[in-house]
Amino acid sequence: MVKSIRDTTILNNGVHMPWFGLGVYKAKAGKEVENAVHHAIELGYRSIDTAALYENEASVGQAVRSSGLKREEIFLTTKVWNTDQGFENTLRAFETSRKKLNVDYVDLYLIHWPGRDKFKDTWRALEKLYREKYIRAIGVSNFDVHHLQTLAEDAEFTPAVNQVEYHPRLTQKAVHQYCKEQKIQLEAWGPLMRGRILDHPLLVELAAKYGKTPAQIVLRWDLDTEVVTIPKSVHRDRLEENANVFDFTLSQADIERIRDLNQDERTGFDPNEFLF
Ligand SMILES: NC(=O)C1=CN([C@@H]2O[C@H](COP(=O)(O)OP(=O)(O)OC[C@H]3O[C@@H](n4cnc5c(N)ncnc54)[C@H](OP(=O)(O)O)[C@@H]3O)[C@@H](O)[C@H]2O)C=CC1
Ligand SMILES: O=C(O)C(=O)[C@@H](O)[C@H](O)C(=O)CO
Repeated sequence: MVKSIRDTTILNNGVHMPWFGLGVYKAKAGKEVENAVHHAIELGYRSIDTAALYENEASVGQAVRSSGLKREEIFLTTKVWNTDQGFENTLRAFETSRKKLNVDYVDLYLIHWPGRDKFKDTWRALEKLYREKYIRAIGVSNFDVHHLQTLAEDAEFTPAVNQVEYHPRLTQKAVHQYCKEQKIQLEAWGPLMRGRILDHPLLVELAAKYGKTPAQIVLRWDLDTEVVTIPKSVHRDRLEENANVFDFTLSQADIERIRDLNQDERTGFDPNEFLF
């Protein structure tokens, strides 16, 4: 059982990654994201998920530096965006992200989307940066089983993490199973289904049963199914609510009831259709 906000999963290269963190997609650069990161750190969060796409890396870096935490006390993830895929482009994109974050190294660097045919070259760039110790762990995002299999054909390192859309309406059975077998840590994006599932009667029922909120039930379900979770909020009360999931656990029967809500329903792109 994951017992504390500081608990970590040990990735396939031995790096510790917090089970719980803050996502900052759509958190505006400047005060909005800086305040969210400050509140989160005060509340005990130790992992932040950003991306070049989100255009807030500089503010995230600034907020972490001014929080007073030592660099090694925070786990920073960022991602290479689709238009920067390819070997040389990725090396350049990483350097841009690293400078914006104003850090010597990034904890986790992900290929944001697989796309059509550049992800192998992109992966070679991540492997180089990993070997050179600019990145502590390298991974992917939105990869289906077939993408992972194709990547494995000539990769030196197995991805440490696959970050995919994951919530009760999209339980990713095949990807989850494959990642378990390959020791790839699954990470949930959109864990709250971007707010669209919190009034579901089952979640409301379970919230009453456990004395929690529907958001807390869903986030606990992530942890109880061994999936790293990074809910986004820019509001202190919600940041606190979302993090308050370490004093209970769901029964196996309730875990299965939530899993049964699956309808393979996405809020974002289908990686097999989002081609570039
Ligand atoms: N790799 C990828 O392709 C993707 C990665 N991500 C990452 O995953 C993170 C999380 O996913 P995201 O898409 O943001 O969606 P989430 O499922 O985390 O939902 C975020 C939305 O829910 C609201 N919210 C947060 N907490 C609560 C609460 N307790 N009660 C009610 N509403 C709440 C937020 O609003 P408010 O801020 O106003 O509180 C926001 O509108 C992203 O921020 C990003 O870091 C996301 C999408 C794709
Ligand atoms: O937030 C991200 O990291 C994304 O890649 C997505 O939000 C994606 O671009 C999308 O779903 C846009 O609607």
